[in-house]
Amino acid sequence: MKTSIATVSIAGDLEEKFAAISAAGFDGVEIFENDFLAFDGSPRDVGRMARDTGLAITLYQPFRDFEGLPEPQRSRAFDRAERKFDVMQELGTELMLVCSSVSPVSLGGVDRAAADFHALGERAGRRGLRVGYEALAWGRHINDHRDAWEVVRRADHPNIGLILDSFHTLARRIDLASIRSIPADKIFIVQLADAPQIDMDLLYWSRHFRNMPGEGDLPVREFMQAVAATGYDGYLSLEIFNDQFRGGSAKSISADGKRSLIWLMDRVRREEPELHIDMPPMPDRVGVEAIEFIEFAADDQGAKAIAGLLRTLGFREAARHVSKDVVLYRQGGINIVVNTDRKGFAHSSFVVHGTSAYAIGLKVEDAAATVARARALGAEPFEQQVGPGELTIPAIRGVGGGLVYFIDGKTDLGKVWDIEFRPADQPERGKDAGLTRIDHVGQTMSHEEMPSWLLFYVSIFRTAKTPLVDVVDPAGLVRSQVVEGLDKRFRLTLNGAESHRTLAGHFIAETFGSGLQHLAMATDDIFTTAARLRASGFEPLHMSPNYYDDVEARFGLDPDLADRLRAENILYDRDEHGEFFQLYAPTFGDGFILEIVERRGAYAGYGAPNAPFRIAAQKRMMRPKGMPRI
Ligand SMILES: O=C(O)c1ccc(O)c(O)c1
Ligand SMILES: [Mg+2]
Repeated sequence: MKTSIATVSIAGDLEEKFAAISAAGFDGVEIFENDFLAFDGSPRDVGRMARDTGLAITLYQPFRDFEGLPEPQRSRAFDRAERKFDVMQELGTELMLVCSSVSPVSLGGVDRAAADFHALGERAGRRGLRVGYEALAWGRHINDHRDAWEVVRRADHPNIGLILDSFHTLARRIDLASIRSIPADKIFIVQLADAPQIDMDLLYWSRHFRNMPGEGDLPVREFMQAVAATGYDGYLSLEIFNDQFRGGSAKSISADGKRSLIWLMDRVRREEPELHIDMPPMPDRVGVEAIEFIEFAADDQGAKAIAGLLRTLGFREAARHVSKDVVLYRQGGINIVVNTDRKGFAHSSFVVHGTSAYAIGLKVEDAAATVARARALGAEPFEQQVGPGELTIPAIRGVGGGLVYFIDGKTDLGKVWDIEFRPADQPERGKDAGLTRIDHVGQTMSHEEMPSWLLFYVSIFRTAKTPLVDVVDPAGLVRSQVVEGLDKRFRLTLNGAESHRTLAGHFIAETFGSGLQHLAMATDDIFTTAARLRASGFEPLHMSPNYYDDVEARFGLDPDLADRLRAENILYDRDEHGEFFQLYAPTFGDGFILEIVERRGAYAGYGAPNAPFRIAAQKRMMRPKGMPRI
């Protein structure tokens, strides 16, 4: 697999872009004209710089408004092309991208355009150059790859070929079967981009909202399957116009790009096993069977506070680590680990972030395969020294520099609680509140980080994502996206804060970074759980009476049920599959959220309609009386 990315996709000047692109392991780079024009150096300098970083220049682009022009514009366009050919030869690239004309003076007609390309092919051929024609989705006469292909076919010149760009084809929902019959040697390069499904003007959507394959909602894999079926094995070149990426870290956006291409081609090769795709083998996406544990790093004071909260929620101390200052609290299938050890990664994490949930443990089908796959996708493996008799639990770095540990039922890893922990001498007689398992966790990050972590989860694990939803916090918007295992045993929400004044933004600021902010635990009977919690002194988050009046009216609830919800501060939602009940604890520490949920039927959501009201309630509770509003 030969990979490339357009300079327009990332931040920096050309030198910075090349360094980041090369570090991410790309083979080539598309020079976007404006990046070249803005650069203070000759085309030869740029060519040398690219080669010095080990990058081939895959093409020069875009050459606009070429085909179908009347005179005198037509002659001018050919003169312009010759000037750009000069630049290309100095740069050391042989391919020019011509995008379909948007010029109001251009004339339609496939034969006219084909004749222009034939003439351009003659000129390019004399210099050993090639020209690729790309249909922009908003092109004036040509805006469909099928028409661009017809122009290229009729141009009938060896130096003229087609450029496919997944965005333009998928944005217009063009039948992908039409790609399969294009001869591979006439596809000069393939550009790839995904995008969130947003109904808007095509040009605006394309220039501002593209993202990496796998980060958006377009069927890029199906597009790529059709391309692969032609036998095309040239460069796969990312061309991502995205405002956030342009302002982000060139290094991490480039690394995401490489990850997205590996993910994409791994998927394509599994869908089309008869095709040869030149890429090292890697394990398939791994299924997550459960969120096995959450681990907090804390000092003694933090640990005491967590223990107090967990006891009111019906947890009991179940075991202690054989050698470290680590305590396991358990209820049903929920394991919460509190680590106050003064050594190792947990302690470093505590020093940086304060008391926080720095690690999450996933029970997967195969822990070793998970790490192998994660590595193949460029994730950072994590290892630290273990004591005698302890297990080396495979792990990778996750959101906010935290850890994701993997255990499985295939190996001793599944017995970690028996091997590394000793049961508490006198088991506490905590009052079990009926909590059964972790329903989901929520990780909070800045909005810009979201695509990156989304790609992390969907590329490594057998998961799917649901569309992005906007959650209104009284101080700004939080974007929320769900990642779920296909069998729903793994549920995760990614929450992207745009303002530090939101509850999510406050959490990021106070814990010095992104991380796990939200833990939702399941019960089979929320009213029994609520009653038991009340008996053990638990005080739920208080919801406004206005909320209950609305819920009752909106869903036409039985007044008895509405009264019970009101009395217990339980939130309610319903979808076509079932019902959802939520009970929140007051926020903990710097905004850590504990929630208890009951799903009835096959309710598929997360109570998003309730989010603005519980966030407002949480903020009221966090603000000491007399403090100014934030
Ligand atoms: O937005 C544009 O103009 C533009 C230019 C060149 C491309 O390859 C493309 O996909 C879009
Ligand atoms: Mg393009």
